[in-house]
Amino acid sequence: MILTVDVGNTRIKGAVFEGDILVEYFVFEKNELQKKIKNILKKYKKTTHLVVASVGNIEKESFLELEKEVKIHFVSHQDSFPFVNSYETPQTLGIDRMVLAAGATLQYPNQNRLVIDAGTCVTYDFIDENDNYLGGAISPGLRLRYEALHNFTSKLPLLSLDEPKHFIGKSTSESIHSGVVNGLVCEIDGFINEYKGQCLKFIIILTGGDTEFLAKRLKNTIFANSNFLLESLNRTFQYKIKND
Ligand SMILES: Nc1ncnc2c1ncn2[C@@H]1O[C@H](COP(=O)(O)OP(=O)(O)OP(=O)(O)O)[C@@H](O)[C@H]1O
Ligand SMILES: CC(C)(CO)[C@@H](O)C(=O)NCCC(=O)O
Ligand SMILES: [K+]
Repeated sequence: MILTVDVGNTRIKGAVFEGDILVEYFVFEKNELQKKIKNILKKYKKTTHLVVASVGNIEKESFLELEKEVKIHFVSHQDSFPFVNSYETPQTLGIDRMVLAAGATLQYPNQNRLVIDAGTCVTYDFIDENDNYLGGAISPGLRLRYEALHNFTSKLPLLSLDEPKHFIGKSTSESIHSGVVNGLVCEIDGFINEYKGQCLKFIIILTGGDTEFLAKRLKNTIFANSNFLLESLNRTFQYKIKND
C-alpha cells in the first residue's frame, strides 16, 4: 500500500492506495501533519511508501521523524516523468503541475489533454498527444478571488463561496458572487474554447478543491475528478519505480 500526500498552498490532502484503488481519503491542516500521518500508518499497517508532492511551505524535516515507520519519497524535478518538458523554465514548474501532467499522460495515453486544477490557484496544463508538456496558465482560485476583493479594497466585505443568483448582480454581495463565480466559469470555458481554436481534439480533466462546484456550471464536457492529483501521485510513483 502507498500513502500519497499532497501539500497544497492551503490544505494537505492524502490518500491510501492499494494498487490503483483509492482506499481512503484524508484532509488535514499543516499543524496536524505528523499526528494524522502516524494514525493513518497505524490503521494501514501494509503501507510501504509515503509519497509526498509539496508546493506548500512545509519543510522536508516535518516528515523525517516518520522515516522509522515508512520509506518516504519526495517527488522532485529530478524524478523520471512520462512526458517531455517543453516549459522554458522547467525548474520553476510547480511539482503539482508536473504530477498532474504525468497522471494525465499515463491515464489517457495517445491524446491531447488539458488539466485544470481549481485549488488555491487555478492552473491549466496542456500535454499533447506526443507527450510533450507545453505549459498553460496560472490564475487566482475562487477563494483567493473573494479574499483579494476584500483585502485590496476598503468597502468590499469578505464573502464565502455561494451560488450567484443572477448574472447581473443587484446588490454588493450579488455583484461579488457574480464577479467571482461567473468570472471564473467564463474564464475556464473561455480558455477551453481558445485551446479548441488552436487544437481540434483534446480531453479535459478538472480537479482541485472547487471541482464539484465548478463542474456543473461549465458548458464544456469534462472529466471531473477531485482526487486526480492524488491518483496521479500514485501513478507517477509507480512509473518512477518501473523506470529507475
Ligand atoms: N475547508 C476548506 N478550506 C479551504 N478551501 C476549501 C475548503 N473546502 C473547499 N475549499 C475550496 O477549495 C479551494 C482550494 O482548493 P484546494 O483545497 O485544492 O487548495 P490547496 O490545498 O491550496 O491546494 P493547491 O495549492 O494544490 O491548489 C478554495 O478555492 C475553496 O473554495
Ligand atoms: C501555481 C501553483 C501555486 C499552483 O499550486 C504551483 O504550481 C506553483 O507554485 N508553481 C510554480 C510556478 C509554475 O508552475 O510555473
Ligand atoms: K492548484
